Amino acid sequence: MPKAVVLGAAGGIGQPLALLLKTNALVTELGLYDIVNTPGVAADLSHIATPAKVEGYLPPDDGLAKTLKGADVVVIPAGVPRKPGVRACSSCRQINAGIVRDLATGIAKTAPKAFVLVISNPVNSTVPIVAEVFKKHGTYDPKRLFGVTTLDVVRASTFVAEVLGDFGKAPDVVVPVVGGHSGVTIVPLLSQSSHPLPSDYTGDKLQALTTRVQFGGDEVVKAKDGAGSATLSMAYAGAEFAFKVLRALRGEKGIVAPTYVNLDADKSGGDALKKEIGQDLDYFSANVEIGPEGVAKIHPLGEITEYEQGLIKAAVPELAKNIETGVAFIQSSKL
Ligand SMILES: NC(=O)c1ccc[n+]([C@@H]2O[C@H](COP(=O)([O-])OP(=O)(O)OC[C@H]3O[C@@H](n4cnc5c(N)ncnc54)[C@H](O)[C@@H]3O)[C@@H](O)[C@H]2O)c1
Ligand SMILES: O=C(O)C[C@H](O)C(=O)O
Repeated sequence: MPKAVVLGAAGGIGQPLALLLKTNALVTELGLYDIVNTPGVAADLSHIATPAKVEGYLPPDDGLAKTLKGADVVVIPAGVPRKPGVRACSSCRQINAGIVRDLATGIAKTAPKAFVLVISNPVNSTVPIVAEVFKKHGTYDPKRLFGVTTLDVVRASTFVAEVLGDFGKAPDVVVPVVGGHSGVTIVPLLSQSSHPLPSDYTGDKLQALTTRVQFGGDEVVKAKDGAGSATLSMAYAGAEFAFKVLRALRGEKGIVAPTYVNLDADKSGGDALKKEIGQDLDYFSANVEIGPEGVAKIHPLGEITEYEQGLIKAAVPELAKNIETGVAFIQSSKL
């Protein structure tokens, strides 16, 4: 009987994500929290004839605690999106860091056992932020904390299907995307695509496709022209990942998805991965098997090409910096 919660539920991602969660019969309760509009969003969704009972709260009268009470899965898309022409928005970063820190504090107090799925950017730093808050509250379980990188995976499937000239294949194309969730830290392992690329996809063509996956967010930010970043595709991706987590929670076996996790969540898998990437990073996105207790196994990268090894090499120092930024933010925060 899982209760799912969305924090930031009135936003561009939050609303369609809440809609998709409401349509999933696995969800029996849906809690919605935002600093604006959640009672309206909840009332609207509550008329849909699916099992989930919906409630929406605002900050007054302990709204966050009321929303989180009894939560099994908490998804966090709260925060400020990027504007056009901005690759890494430093003011958004600061604002989002504070928002995520405060929401994580609420989760540590009210739903310390919940699975937490972080969408708020920059994911490479916001996941360590949540972990550090949980550590301060003595509630940290690395197996239960996930950075949502599914949009990169969804984009890779779509773009590969486009290259193959067959959009009908898009739902079946599986491309592992590893590393992190921003620019060069996003590493699509196109050599492992379930549907091989045409043989002329080497050199510039391969590089252009890789760059398109890495900077897919820019296409949307530019097209929206000031109205924000990806929301609908992100809601789809967030729901896809949340549904996998819900299925794992009810005991379904063999649920594997790329997600950004603490490599200590599965010590032996994590250590093997660190050897593959040649660096003692704390967080990395890899194919992860999810079970009823959370992270069950971190899978190795497996066989990758020299080109992909170069991409990993470029991702690692950037990831290390992003992780350090997140950790330092909490170390300098008064909690
Ligand atoms: N992980 C990914 O792949 C991915 C993809 C797209 C966007 N994002 C990120 O998701 C975040 C949200 O994007 P969006 O387009 O939905 O933005 P948005 O501005 O449309 O919505 C954000 C919502 O968060 C709410 N909010 C702000 N402070 C809050 C707080 N303290 N508590 C609860 N809610 C709060 C706002 O009121 C708003 O409703 C951004 O950080 C964006 O960069 C991540
Ligand atoms: O690019 C962004 O700012 C939003 C998001 O991370 C995306 O990948 O679309």
